[in-house]
Formats: sequence, C-alpha cells, structure tokens
Amino acid sequence: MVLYDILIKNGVICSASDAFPADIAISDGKVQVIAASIDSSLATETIDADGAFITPGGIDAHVHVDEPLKLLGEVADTMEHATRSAVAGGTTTVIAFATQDTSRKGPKALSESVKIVVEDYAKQTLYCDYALHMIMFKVEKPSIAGRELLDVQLQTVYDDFGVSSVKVFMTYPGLQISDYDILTTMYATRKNGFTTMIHAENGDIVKWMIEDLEEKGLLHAYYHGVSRPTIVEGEATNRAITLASTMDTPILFVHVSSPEAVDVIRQAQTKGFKVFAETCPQYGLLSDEDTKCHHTAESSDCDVIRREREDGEGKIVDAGDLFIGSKAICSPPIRPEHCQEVIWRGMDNGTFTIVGSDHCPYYYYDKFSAGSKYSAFDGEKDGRFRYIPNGMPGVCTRMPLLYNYGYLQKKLTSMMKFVEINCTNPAKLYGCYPQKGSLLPGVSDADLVIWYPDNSNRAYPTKPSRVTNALMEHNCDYTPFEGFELQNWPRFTIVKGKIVYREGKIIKENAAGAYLKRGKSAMCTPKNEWLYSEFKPSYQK
Ligand SMILES: NC(=O)NCCC(=O)O
Ligand SMILES: [Zn+2]
Repeated sequence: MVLYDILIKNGVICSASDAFPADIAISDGKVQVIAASIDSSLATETIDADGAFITPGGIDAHVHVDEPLKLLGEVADTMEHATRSAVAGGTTTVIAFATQDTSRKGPKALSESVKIVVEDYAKQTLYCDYALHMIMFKVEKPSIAGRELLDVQLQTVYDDFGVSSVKVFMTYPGLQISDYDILTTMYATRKNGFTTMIHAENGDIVKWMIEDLEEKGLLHAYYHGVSRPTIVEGEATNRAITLASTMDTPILFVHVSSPEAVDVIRQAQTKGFKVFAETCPQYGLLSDEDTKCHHTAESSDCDVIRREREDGEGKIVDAGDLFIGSKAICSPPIRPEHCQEVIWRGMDNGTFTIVGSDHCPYYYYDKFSAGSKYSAFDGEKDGRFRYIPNGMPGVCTRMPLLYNYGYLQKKLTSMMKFVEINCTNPAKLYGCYPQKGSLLPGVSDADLVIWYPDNSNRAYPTKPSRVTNALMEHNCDYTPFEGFELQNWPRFTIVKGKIVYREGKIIKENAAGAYLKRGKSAMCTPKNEWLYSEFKPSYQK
C-alpha cells in the first residue's frame, strides 16, 4: 500500500530545538510522519539522505525584486528569477516588498498597492511561495486624523492580502520619513499587530557627508561606506528605540551592520523592550576592502588592489577592474573587517532574531541594462559613489554561507541555531509559523532541504566546492561571494512536497509557488507598558 509521495531515509532531522536521526514521510504537500524507521514500500519515491542534515526550507524575509512601481529602479531579478535562485540555495519562502503607490488615496490605498504586485507576479512561474511586506514612505495625512486613516489602511491590507509588516526608511532621499511620521506609523502598526521594520541610518548625516566628500573630490565606491559610518546607524537605531518605547511598539531593525547598533539593540533587549533585529551574511563575510578600486585611471587616491578571489576554474576574478568595488555597494555599507566578529556573535547569542539576505540585484557586467551599477556613469554622473545603485544579490547564498561559514566554522554553535535564525524565527516573526519554518507532522508544509553529508567518504560529483555565478540560478550577472570556498550546499530542495532542486538541477515542472497570505507576528506583540501613561492610546483598555 502506498501512503506517501516521498520518503526520506537515513537523515538527521534538524529543528530549532532538536537534531535526531529519523525518517520523514511526505504527502499532499505536507510533512506527514517522522519516525525512527519508515518502510520504503509505503512511498512512491524514496530518497537516501545518507546521514545528512534535513532542515526546514529557509525563509528569506528580505528580498527586493522587480516590482511594478520600481521604487528601487530596475533590478535584475523578477520574482520568477528570485524564487528560482532561492530554491537553488535551500530557501523555500521569500518575503519581498510591495511599495506604497502614493497616487492612491483613502482606506484601500495600501491594499491596491499590493494588488498590482500580486497580479503581476501571478503571471510568472514561481519556484516557491512568497509573501509581501509593505514599504511606506509617506503618511497620507500627517496629523492626528492621519493615524486613524493609516489604521484603516493597515486593517484593509491585512484583511485583503495578509500583509502584516511595514518597512520605513530613516534615510534615502525621497524615502526618508520624519520622526513624527514614524510615530504615526508606530501608532497604527501597534494597534493592528503589525511588525514595524526599520532601515536605521541617519539620512541627514549621510547627506552632509556625501556633499563634504564630493567637495573634497573623494568620489569612488569606497567612499560610499565612508559617508555612512557605523555611528550613523547607531544613532538612528537608538532614536528608533526611543520612538518605539514611547509608543510601546515592538520594532525590528533590518540589515543591521554596525557594532554601535548591535550594542543599543542588545541593551534595549536586556531592558525588556520588544526590539528584534535582522542581519545579513554580507556583514559577516565581506569588508570595506571589497568596495575598493577606482573607476578612472587618473584617480589614484583609492589605488588599492581588491582582495582577489578565484572563480570556479582557478581564474582570478576581476583583477584590474576599476569599478569592481561597486559590486559590494549596499546600505548600510559593508564595514571594516573588525566588525564581522560582532555580527557573528550577535547571530549566535540571540541579539539577531533572523538572518535575511537583502537580495537587491543590479547588473554589473551588463553595463547597458537599466539599473546596472554602471548607471552611475549616465550623463554627467561620472561614476560617483552617490549614484551607484545600492544593493547586491544574495537570496541563493544566504543559507549555504551560514552553513559553511557559520555552523561548519563553529561561529554558530549548533545546527539548531542555524535553523532558528534562517527558518523558524522568520516564520514566527512574520506570521507564517508553523505552516512554514518547521517540520511538524500533519501541520507544516513539506518545505525542506536535504544537505550533503558533512563527513562522507562518498564523492558527490554534484557537490560544489566554490561559489560561482552559475550556481546562483538568478538573472543577475554576478555574486559578491564569487570564489568563496564551500564544504556543503543543498542537495535537494523540496517545496510543498515537490522536488524543485535536485543535485544541481532546477526542476521547472515542479514549480508551484504562490502568494502566501500571512497572519500576525507571534513575536512582535506590545507589552502594554507606557513610558508616559499620557501616551496610552484611547483604544487601549
Ligand atoms: N540595502 C540596499 O542597499 N538596498 C536595498 C534597499 C534596502 O533594503 O535598503
Ligand atoms: Zn533597507
């Protein structure tokens, strides 16, 4: 009698709390049974995991892809490309962004902004499920009346699309919102049980620094990081915590990179504030050295040879390329090497709740594509750092890099920690647990990854030994991690019970990703403690 579609035998099942040898049976897209031994005759297909770890599929809760409103300009990956790249690296759910369409007004304004995105992605082949956060850069009515309108707008976007998180920016010209508007946003997100995601950098200091560096003729990619030093992030993080504690609103800092920011987050957590944080692999693995090199032969003030790496065939990558530093430009910027230790420690000690990729892919070699890093040379822009598109690809590499450089190098103390920050916590934080981020029989979607065994004598011809762009399966034409050495990589990625990535090959016919409506966060719940009781809102009993 056949009961299961797929049976995985001889693996070590890893959750955020346990790691134990067991078999796992899947049917109808769900995990059905986990038991010490399950008979192969009960399944249509049996996979021998050969002693390897089996983890829940990753959830990458910070992914920017091409979307109708193009807030971040043209990026190289559509949702189809991003989900394909995700599954090639063991991620089985991505959370991307719908941007507020400010031409839409009234109670349904945000819901309509999400609708156009969902309709656009419905036309694409999706390799895994995706959900959406809302990027908000304008409060429609900046007044007391504005917060009641925003309250209704959030209620509506949640009811219609299960969007339960909002991202705001404290930097970027055109996107930066005032402290007043952040308070208004927090009032409404708190009331609706939304997660407030904050990009914390002091935009006014950055503006001042950019103008000053340009005045001094310091224009190359490297100066992007100089214009946004670590204190810029530390100050904004501290300020956002002050605003959040005034409003008794839980907050989540995205893409945290600076030791000062880590310190204030840790202190706030110790005081019992509901402060959560995300970091990204690039902040633990790249350094400001990677942003060096200059773009014209005449300019010599940044005449530093970039750390060279080999590609898959032993060839040195990009030696002598004078604009190469732009590949690693993102915000917050990649920091000096000594900051990396703080990032890894924060992942392991719980300061960081989750790891996201901040996948935001712009072309590099395809210089003439809209949105290429080379658009910094359009017109009179002359390649100046202020015009280099901010962002880099990473949805594919997030899980494998954390496995190889975190777990295998003992910077993450256990595979349980690996699963917690990459899979389970993102699901709890963003309202999709236990459907996602876990392997609970009868409950969780059968989204999982079978890795290669760590200590096998068997040679696997399909096991990659270095990061290459071909491995990424994205549409972008580079990875900032080219040449990084690998001991492990996902061997199988299974999404809703179907194998979508098998030993280096994408299986398109099994792609059945869809839009995922989320619930409210299980973590971001207010404490109902007010710093000043006068601020307690009238709706709160
Ligand atoms: N991080 C970055 O440089 N680009 C993506 C947009 C953002 O998340 O701030
Ligand atoms: Zn951001």
